[in-house]
Amino acid sequence: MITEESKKPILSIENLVIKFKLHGRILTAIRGISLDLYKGESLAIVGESGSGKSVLVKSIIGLLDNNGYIDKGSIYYNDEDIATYKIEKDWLKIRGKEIAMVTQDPMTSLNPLKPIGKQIEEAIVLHQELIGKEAYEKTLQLLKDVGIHDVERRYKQYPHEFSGGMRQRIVIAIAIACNPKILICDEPTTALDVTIQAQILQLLKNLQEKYMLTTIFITHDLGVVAKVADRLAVMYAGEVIEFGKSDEIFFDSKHPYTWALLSSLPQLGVKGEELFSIKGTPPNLFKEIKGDAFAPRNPYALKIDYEQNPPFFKVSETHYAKTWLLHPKAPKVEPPENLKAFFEEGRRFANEG
Ligand SMILES: Nc1ncnc2c1ncn2[C@@H]1O[C@H](COP(=O)(O)OP(=O)(O)OP(=O)(O)O)[C@@H](O)[C@H]1O
Repeated sequence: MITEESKKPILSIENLVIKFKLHGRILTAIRGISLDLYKGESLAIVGESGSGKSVLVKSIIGLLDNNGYIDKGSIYYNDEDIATYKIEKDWLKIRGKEIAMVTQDPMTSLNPLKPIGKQIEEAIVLHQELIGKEAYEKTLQLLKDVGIHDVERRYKQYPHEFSGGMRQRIVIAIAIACNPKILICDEPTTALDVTIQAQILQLLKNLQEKYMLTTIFITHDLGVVAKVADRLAVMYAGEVIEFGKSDEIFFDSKHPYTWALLSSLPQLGVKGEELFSIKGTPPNLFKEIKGDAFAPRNPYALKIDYEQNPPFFKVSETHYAKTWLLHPKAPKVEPPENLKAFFEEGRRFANEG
């Protein structure tokens, strides 16, 4: 939840450019992103596969692959530019302690040979300076907080004795045990079935309030974040192309790429009506991109889209979109019909609520 006193960004990304060296060639994965994260908020970063979501969040905790590097820009955390960190020792001040990450595959973060209680307790001993009975009690409390019952028995069990959803809860408990300020959730529910997904999202929302966490969700599925995110940033080909409060993106988005993403939501799959689908493929990030990267796939592309990358245009104090369609001289364009109905219904619901 964003409160008045939390208007100052806790994390500020400025003009970030991230590149990878691959077989003697350079791939630009992040192409000049600026993004603020506010204390206590839940920000979702959405975009299709390859848009750069994972690379962006990995750069925040110093987990870029070895062939990747920050070419330009800054990442301010506590008034320090962490993008300048070069050695692992620097990142260890931040990773886990200040900024923790939960990934989609809990098995990779859990030790299969150790009881789960011990794994959580180790994180507590390391980060909260508790020992013995206190650390044990705190572990049991955390297990309860993440919705695990019969905690004394569960403490002694191994990861394979838990279901996928329960393992994800354990991974979340380990992340919280370090008392982080920011929790990054990288597709935390993708591997789970729909009911369990909803439960994990609800759990993350509850924990966010209880532990006063600031959260970043990354996902390719807009439907997943609808209920948990205060704000949304939409990524395409290494750029953020639209951001705003959840309602602004869901019911008043301006970028044709956001329209396309929304149109793929099952709620919009009106029978007999063809969905507004995104034809074509994303651009080759090894090559320099001229103009708006989405232009070749954009049914509303203007001539200028092929020549100049658009700036952000302001829609409201909190909502910005990077599309020439918002230029005062651009022709007026309406969202696809099925979306228009969805937008109207959403706004009516918001007004009534
Ligand atoms: N180690 C690497 N070497 C070369 N290219 C990389 C490397 N890691 C990522 N990339 C490239 O960077 C781009 C962004 O990848 P990223 O994994 O951030 O996308 P994503 O939006 O998170 O996708 P997904 O939803 O599939 O995880 C892609 O083109 C990807 O191929």
